[in-house]
Formats: sequence, structure tokens, C-alpha cells
Amino acid sequence: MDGKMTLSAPGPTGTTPADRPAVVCRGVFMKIRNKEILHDVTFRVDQGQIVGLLGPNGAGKSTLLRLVAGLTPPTAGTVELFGESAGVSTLRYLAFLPDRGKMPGWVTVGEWLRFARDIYPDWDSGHAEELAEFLKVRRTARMSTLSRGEEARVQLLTCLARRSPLVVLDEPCAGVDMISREQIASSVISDFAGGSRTFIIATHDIREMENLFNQIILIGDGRILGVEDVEALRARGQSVESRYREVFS
Ligand SMILES: Nc1ncnc2c1ncn2[C@@H]1O[C@H](COP(=O)(O)OP(=O)(O)OP(=O)(O)O)[C@@H](O)[C@H]1O
Repeated sequence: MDGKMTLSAPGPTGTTPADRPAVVCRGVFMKIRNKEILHDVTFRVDQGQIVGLLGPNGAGKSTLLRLVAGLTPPTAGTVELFGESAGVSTLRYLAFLPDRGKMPGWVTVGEWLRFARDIYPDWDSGHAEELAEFLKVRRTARMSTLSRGEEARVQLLTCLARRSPLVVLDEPCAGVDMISREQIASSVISDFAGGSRTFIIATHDIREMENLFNQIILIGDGRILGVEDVEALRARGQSVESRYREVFS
């Protein structure tokens, strides 16, 4: 099996209002323990986009993605997914890979995948099989024995095997070696982005991932510093990386 193996790209299950943007944040502020983490964050992501959420350490990316996932409400402002206020009811639209998710150590990978199949109504078993092979996931291994990169692959598989209309990945390649990062970026995620699914991916791996994005959101110090169309950027002779350097250096 090599990195050129192609994967099928399942479309989303369930219905999402076709005329509604996948995500809209309006005037979002977030304070944690009296510290302002997000300041007046406003942006919109249309359906079918693959969006890079980019910014330096501590910029507020993970905090913002937790709000988008509906895991916590903003201090002020609104977050909507497909026209609905983000919260418990919008979890059905979403596969979320958090930055510090911990898998239960006592189960094997195979047991975890069977559990995931049983709890997620949008689980695609055929695609989970393909991904497990492609990502070289060892089913018999106990979670507690996996390396950081191996655990990251299982987490990624758990998200991508679902046919949710929105996929939110917070550092999907953290701890994954360079060649695997490229494989994940170019083969797995791009295969999935072909249809009407929407991806938001926070990453520091700009070089490996930049060809996937058709939109980037630049965030620094809790503020949106740019929402850019990547094609327009390229038409101006810039890459995502050069734009990132321009904004953040
Ligand atoms: N629970 C918390 N309590 C206090 N401060 C927090 C908490 N969560 C986040 N922060 C602070 O909010 C800021 C943004 O953190 P966040 O994890 O969202 O950044 P990030 O852009 O994802 O960073 P990285 O790229 O390093 O993962 C940081 O200064 C962080 O210390």
C-alpha cells in the first residue's frame, strides 16, 4: 500500500439546509478566568469549503474551534452551524478532532473502532476499513501502547470515517512524521473535500496542508487578521505561507 492509494469520498449523511453557510461567527468574544481569549471574531464559512485556521501558538485557534463545535458557549456573540445556534443540537452535523483528545488507554484500536461504529449514526464502515488500511492502523494494539503519531492516526480515522457535513480538525497531524503528514494531507483529506462537506483545519503544518485550502482564516492574539480566498491570494502571486509570514512576522 502506498500514499497514492485512492480513497472513496463518501458524501454527508442527513440533511443540512443547502442555502445556509456551514459556520457563521458574529461578534464572538470569549473570556476565560477574566482573560480575553477571543475578541470580536466574525467570519463565515460556506458549505463545501476547506478552510485553514492559521495562527501562532496561543492565538486562540483551539478555543475558537471548541466554540464552533458547540462544546462551550461564547461570552458574547453568536456561533451558528447551518443556521442553528452551536450547541448540543448541532453535534449531529459535526465530526470534531480536538487538540488534546485522549483515547481510552485500556481498549484496543479494534474495540475502539467497533465502539465508534455503534455510537455514531453517520459511521461509514466500508470507509473506516479503507482508512484503517491506508493509515496503517494496528487494530490489535492497546491504545495506551500507541505512539503519539499512531494515536493521532486513530483519532483522524475516527473523524473521517463519519459522513458528517462538517469536519473540524484541530492539529490533525500533531506528532505525525513528515511523510505521513503529506500522505494525510494530500490523499486522505483532499479525497474527502471533493463534495459538499466542509472542513475547518487548524494547523501549523502550512507547507504540507496549504494546497488543500480554498480559504484561510488568520488569527492572532484572539483577533481575526484576515479571511482570504486562496485562489485570489495566488492570483496576487502569494502562497499561503508567504501571506502567513507577512501577517505574523
Ligand atoms: N482553560 C483556560 N484557562 C486559561 N487560559 C486559557 C484556557 N484555555 C486557553 N487559554 C489561553 O487562551 C489562549 C489561546 O489558547 P488556544 O489553545 O486557543 O490557542 P491556540 O491558537 O490553539 O494555540 P496552539 O497553536 O499553541 O495550540 C492562550 O493564551 C491560552 O493560554
